[in-house]
Amino acid sequence: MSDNILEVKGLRTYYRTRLKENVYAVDGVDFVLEEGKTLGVAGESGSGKSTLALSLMGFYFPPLHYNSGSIVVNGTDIMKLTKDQLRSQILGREIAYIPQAAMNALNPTLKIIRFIEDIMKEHRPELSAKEVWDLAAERFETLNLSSKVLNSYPNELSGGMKQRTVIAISTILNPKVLIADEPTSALDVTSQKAVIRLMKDLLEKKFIRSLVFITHELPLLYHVTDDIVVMYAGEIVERGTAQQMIFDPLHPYTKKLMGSIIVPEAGMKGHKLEAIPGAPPNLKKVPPGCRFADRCEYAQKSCREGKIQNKTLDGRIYRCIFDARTLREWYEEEKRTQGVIGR
Ligand SMILES: Nc1ncnc2c1ncn2[C@@H]1O[C@H](COP(=O)(O)OP(=O)(O)OP(=O)(O)O)[C@@H](O)[C@H]1O
Repeated sequence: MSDNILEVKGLRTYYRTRLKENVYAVDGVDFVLEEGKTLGVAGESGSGKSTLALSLMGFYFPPLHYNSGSIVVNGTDIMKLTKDQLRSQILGREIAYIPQAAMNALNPTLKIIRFIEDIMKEHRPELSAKEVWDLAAERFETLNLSSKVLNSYPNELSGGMKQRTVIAISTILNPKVLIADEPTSALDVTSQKAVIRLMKDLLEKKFIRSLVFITHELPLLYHVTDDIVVMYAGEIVERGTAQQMIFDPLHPYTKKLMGSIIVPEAGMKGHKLEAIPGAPPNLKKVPPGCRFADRCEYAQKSCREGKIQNKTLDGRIYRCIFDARTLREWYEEEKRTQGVIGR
């Protein structure tokens, strides 16, 4: 078996609207995640990040549908499993998912321990109530979350504590991969740091082996992930190491995304802050060629023709007709002519 814990090839999934139109929110996505690695997924709102997460978990319930491609989790092609097999063998055990705003979805009438009891009832029915409590208490203490939290109701916890609790609950079965969708959004900076620390602890203590961290704030990923993919209009437009993507983006969209951050991270103050003008294309009917062309200041006629192939350079991949040298020259020129804020 390879060291790849997650292999995604040619994945295409879509929403079927009430008007019987298809919205291709994930449109031909390929990537691999090696055991022990962390992957960031960045992109503006609507680029398909959450749909990718749902698709990876095999959550195909209308209006979301699978079209084509493969998702191999630790050697198992999940598209070949029945829903029951997926639930008993893969979800929670091999791959766990924390959806956006998960902390607000906790049933307020149940104590935290009850959520863990429910998971254990399904996956480790042999454990007694006391054993479940001991296991949960030990896990919470190891992760610097007091075991007192187990006896609390969700609404008794602060936002940050609630989010860390959700993460601890979701990883109680030691899944190989954790997919976290915007786990730090809507939190203050201190709570964001605590959530990131928790995810690092989970990795260091090997409670999880790999992490997929989804966010619209690309720079946040620098502190958390080894690699980053940037999504735009359902496609991955660039993939590289966090260092490459943040400090030397090649695709004009990645470059713009870096410039559109709201809160500059330490060490990234040199970036000009601006929203990306324009809007992504309608995913019901995408234009031919580069999907970013209408918003790209470097776009030429040939960008709007045919399928744009990926280019590779130093282990990174980017989907643009221009070569890296040309792109870097343009960016240098732009920096010279416009100057930067924050220096
Ligand atoms: N239930 C749905 N029915 C139809 N289209 C949908 C549905 N949910 C999402 N979409 C569309 O799918 C595309 C991708 O949305 P998705 O939520 O995956 O993006 P995202 O990058 O995760 O954005 P956000 O960060 O805002 O969640 C968007 O065009 C969105 O409008």
